[in-house]
Amino acid sequence: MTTDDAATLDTLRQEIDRIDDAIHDLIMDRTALVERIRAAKGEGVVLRPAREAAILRRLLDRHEGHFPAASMVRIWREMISALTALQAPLSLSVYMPERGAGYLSLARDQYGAYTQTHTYASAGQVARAVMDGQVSVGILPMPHLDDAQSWWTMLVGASPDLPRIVARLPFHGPGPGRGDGLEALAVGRLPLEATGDDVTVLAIECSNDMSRAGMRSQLEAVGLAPNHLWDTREVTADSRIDLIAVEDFIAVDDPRLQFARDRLSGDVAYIHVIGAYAQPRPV
Ligand SMILES: O=C(O)C(=O)C[C@]1(C(=O)O)C=C[C@@H](O)C=C1
Repeated sequence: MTTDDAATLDTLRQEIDRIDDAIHDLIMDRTALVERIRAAKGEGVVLRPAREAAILRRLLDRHEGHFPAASMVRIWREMISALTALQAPLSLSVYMPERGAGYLSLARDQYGAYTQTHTYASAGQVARAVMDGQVSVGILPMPHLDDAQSWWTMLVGASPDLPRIVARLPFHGPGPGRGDGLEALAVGRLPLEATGDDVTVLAIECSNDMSRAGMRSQLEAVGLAPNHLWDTREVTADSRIDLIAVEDFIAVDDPRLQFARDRLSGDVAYIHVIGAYAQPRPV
């Protein structure tokens, strides 16, 4: 390295120090703003998955250059999680069927490396910890038709106190095995909010006489076109609950739900919204 190179390196590192100071100052400024947001919310709910998704989508849209977008999202996830925990206790229950299962990494990527986590071998225990208010958010496996048990049946009901599906992970970036495609659903006792690009999850108890194709066409007719049927559970010999994802935000008082209930009244016992999440932005 020549003396000129050394001088250049020194100048460039001073420039890095200046940038680091500016970033650090801005993080401290952001923290002060979040403290004001906390005061402005009063008794309102602290954790706002819809707002978080909107922040990340806006940043992803303006992102350019060589810094990896997935790393940028990780930095913001860490910051937002720390600033959530500053406003109210934040803790997680995480599904861990065996050591090394990727759900813990998905949880930490989304809710921060230092957030308190409790792991459970069964999905039912994870959901129960949220239901009982022991933790703020539960990280659960995607429902599959061949699951022996379905954690999501615990969410079925109209009570606003029931936990709801509030996010799908990873929001952005390769998952835990960094490419094995593992995904999870986050569940919390939170009000559902629209982001403008959402999926709503419906639980529909219907007669076993109703075919899946029949259910689909009836829902399509009222503007609730299902994009996916995740899981089906028998309730009695005559009835089952279908778990259906619709690519839209459907509030609990959305008139389409009442249209669907009226139209299907002979075959359907209930239709409940059991969650809504921002469409992830895969890498
Ligand atoms: O906007 C809010 O409501 C905040 O509390 C701020 C903030 C953030 O850090 O930007 C933190 C937590 C919420 O889940 C959403 C966003």
